[in-house]
Amino acid sequence: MDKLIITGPSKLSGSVKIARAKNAYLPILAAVLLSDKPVHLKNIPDLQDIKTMIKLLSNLGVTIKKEGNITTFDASTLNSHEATYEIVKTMRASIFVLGPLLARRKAAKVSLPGGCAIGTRPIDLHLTNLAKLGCEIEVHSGYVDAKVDKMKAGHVTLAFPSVGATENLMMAAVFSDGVTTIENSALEPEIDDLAHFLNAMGANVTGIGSRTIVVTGVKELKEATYEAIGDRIEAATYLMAALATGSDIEITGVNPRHLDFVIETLQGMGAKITTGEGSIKVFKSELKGCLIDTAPFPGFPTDAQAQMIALCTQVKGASVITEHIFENRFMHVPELVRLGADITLKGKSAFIQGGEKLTAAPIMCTDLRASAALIIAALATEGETEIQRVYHLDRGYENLVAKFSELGANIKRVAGSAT
Ligand SMILES: CC(=O)N[C@H]1[C@@H](OP(=O)(O)OP(=O)(O)OC[C@H]2O[C@@H](n3ccc(=O)[nH]c3=O)[C@H](O)[C@@H]2O)O[C@H](CO)[C@@H](O)[C@@H]1O
Ligand SMILES: C=C(OP(=O)(O)O)C(=O)O
Repeated sequence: MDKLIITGPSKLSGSVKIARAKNAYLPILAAVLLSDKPVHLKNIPDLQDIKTMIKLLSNLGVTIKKEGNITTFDASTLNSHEATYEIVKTMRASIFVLGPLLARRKAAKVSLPGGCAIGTRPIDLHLTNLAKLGCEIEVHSGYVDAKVDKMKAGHVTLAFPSVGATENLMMAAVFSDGVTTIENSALEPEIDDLAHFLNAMGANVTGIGSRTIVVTGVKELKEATYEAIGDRIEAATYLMAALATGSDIEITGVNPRHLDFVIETLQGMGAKITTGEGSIKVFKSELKGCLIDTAPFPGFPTDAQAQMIALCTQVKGASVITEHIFENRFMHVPELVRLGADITLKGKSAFIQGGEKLTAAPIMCTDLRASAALIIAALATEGETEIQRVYHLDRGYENLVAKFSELGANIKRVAGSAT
């Protein structure tokens, strides 16, 4: 398995261009299944999760062609409604195909995604609410086996604003026989992006950006071209890396409005940050500790919590970060402690006493954002830090080594042993 070797402390400078968002393109790729007309998607990021979703689409019969930065999907050749365990086990987002397959083929058999390193992650909200739209759903032998005669328009209220459930329901309702309202829907920018994409394909989604999404059923879709939003979590990662290393950098290719709460939180800690249209500039700053609670959008994103803890190890004083979304999302903490960070975990909270010098040591990635946190800490640490199991990073960070190298970090990826 490959490892990263980072020799710090690093000083970053220059500009980094953010990729299109993984969490926007994953549901958009699933939504391609809805249409029998070609869909052209621009600048799909080169990430493992995206490759997995494309493989899943291909297994379902979708014809895929790439020319330059445009990938064309033709789901008129769709010939299956089964997402097997072999694929789903490698990526939870495979569950996004459930809604579109039911809408298009009236049947779907999708392996249960199961839990993952960060939590149990049930899909009850997807299933109970699809049932309210008329789907008959059985769960057996590790599969969700679902069918529907006619997708009924209806009124559903999510008990929690789940991102994935909102997306699955929006896609499921595209051809329903009337007006479907999804109350307490999630507000994440990736939800808006999916809605805009569905509308570009000829669907009728309104209430975009509100807690009540309304999908009015349409008879058919049309050819569409679309490019997803920039990856706000990748941007947040570079923002925190710059602050942790006392660097000045510019981040482009992202809408700063999607990071309002993160930027305001960092500014509250003393960070000097300015925003332009599609860009963020961050400058070397003297920071103080913070009190953060992760929350659904527009709150502080759970996907940036690990990176924030890494930053807080570099900030003089105490910080408390509480994780409310996933029950097991602190696996980066023991690894940061191996570098000498002073962090205590109590229940859902991490208590960080920052400002102590970290010392290089071998450490291990456990999940995607935990990996990003370890990189931030290693960049700020004097000496050579070896980070193992970096394959987690390939799920969500395009060209990470090249991007940090261009910013001036001493970082390299080396082939490791098979363990
Ligand atoms: C591919 C993608 O976009 N992934 C993002 C998506 O994941 P995902 O869509 O899985 O996240 P959800 O918003 O659904 O999950 C939030 C919480 O609700 C719970 N829950 C969810 C569904 C359900 O049926 N029952 C239930 O109990 C989850 O276990 C979790 O505790 O949003 C998360 C929260 O912003 C992000 O961390 C992930 O990066
Ligand atoms: C948790 C994440 O992704 P997923 O929902 O695909 O596991 C993430 O992007 O941080």
